[in-house]
Amino acid sequence: MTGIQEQQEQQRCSFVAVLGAPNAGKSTLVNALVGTKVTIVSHKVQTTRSRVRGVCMRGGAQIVFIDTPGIFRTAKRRLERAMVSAAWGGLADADHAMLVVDVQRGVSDDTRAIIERMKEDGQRDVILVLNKVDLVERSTLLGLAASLNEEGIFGQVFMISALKEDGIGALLDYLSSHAPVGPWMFPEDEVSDLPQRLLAAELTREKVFLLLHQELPYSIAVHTDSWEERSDGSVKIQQTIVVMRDSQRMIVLGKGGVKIRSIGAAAREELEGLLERRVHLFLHVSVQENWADDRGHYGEWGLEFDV
Ligand SMILES: Nc1nc2c(ncn2[C@@H]2O[C@H](COP(=O)(O)OP(=O)(O)OP(=O)(O)O)[C@@H](O)[C@H]2O)c(=O)[nH]1
Repeated sequence: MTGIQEQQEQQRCSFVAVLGAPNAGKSTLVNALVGTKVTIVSHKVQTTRSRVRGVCMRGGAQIVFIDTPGIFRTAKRRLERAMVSAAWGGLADADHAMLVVDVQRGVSDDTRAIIERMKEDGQRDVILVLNKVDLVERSTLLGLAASLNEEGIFGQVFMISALKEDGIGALLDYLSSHAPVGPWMFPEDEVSDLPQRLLAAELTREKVFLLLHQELPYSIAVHTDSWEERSDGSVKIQQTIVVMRDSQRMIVLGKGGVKIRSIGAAAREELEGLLERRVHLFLHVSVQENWADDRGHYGEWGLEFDV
C-alpha cells in the first residue's frame, strides 16, 4: 500500500445536513461548530442560500456542514421552491441529518412540517439539536425533549446554546466519532480557505443589503472570484455582485460610484477585522438578467433547478 493510499484508507468524512425552521439558529450553530463567522446571521428569515456552509476537522475526520435554506411551507417563487428542494436534496446526500429546534419557540408549524417530511422519508437516526437553551427553564426544555422523542425519528439529542457556544464540543465529538470512512472532500489546507471565501461573499452581500435595502429586492448574489495571498501578508479578493437588471446595477454603483465604494469600504473593513490583515477588495457588478431562473447559478449554489 502506498503512503497516499494508506492515508486515504484512514480518512473519514461526514456530510451533515443542518435542517430547521427559519431563525432556529442554524447559521449560528454552523459558525460555532466551524469556529469562524461563515454565514450571515440576521433577524430576517431566509438569509441562507448556499449549501456547503462550513468544513471542520475534528479527531482526524472532516465534517462538511450543509447549511440548508429555511424550509418554507408556502414556497411560491421559483427560487424559493429551489431552496426548499435543495434542503431536502442535502438531506438525501448527507450521512447525518441534524434538526435544529429553537426551544423558546417549541415545535412551530415549520418544524412540524420538517418532522413529518422526515418521517415520510423513513429517517430514523436524526440528531435533534435543541438550541437556545439559555432562553428557557430546564423543565420546559425537558418537556420539549420528551415530546419530540415520541416522534420516533431521533437517535440522539443535544441541548445547546449556539450563541453561547455551550454544548458544541460534545456535538462535534459525536459527529467526528460517527464519521464514516471516506476521502476528505476538501484538501486539508483548503478547509480554512473555503469558509473565508464564502464569508467574504456573504459579507459583501450583507453590506449591499444594509446600504441599499429599500432600493433593492432580494435579487442579488455575490461570488468570490479570486483569493490571492500576497507576500506582504495582505490578501487580494475579487468579487462579482450579480444583479438582474441594468437599473439595479446603477443603484449598486450609485452616482459616480459612490454606493459601490461605500459597500466595498464597509465589507473591507469588516473583513480586515476578521482576517486580521490588510485586504484589497475589488468589486465588479454584473447584470445577468433572470439569474434567478438561470440554471448555472443554481448549480453554483448547489440548488436544484428542476422543481
Ligand atoms: N439566545 C440565543 N439566541 C440564539 C441562539 N442561537 C441563535 N440565536 C439567535 O437566533 C437568531 C437566528 O439565528 P440564525 O443563526 O440566523 O438562524 P437560522 O436558522 O440560520 O436562520 P435562517 O438562515 O433564516 O434559516 C439570531 O438572532 C441569533 O443570534 C442561542 O443559542 N441563544
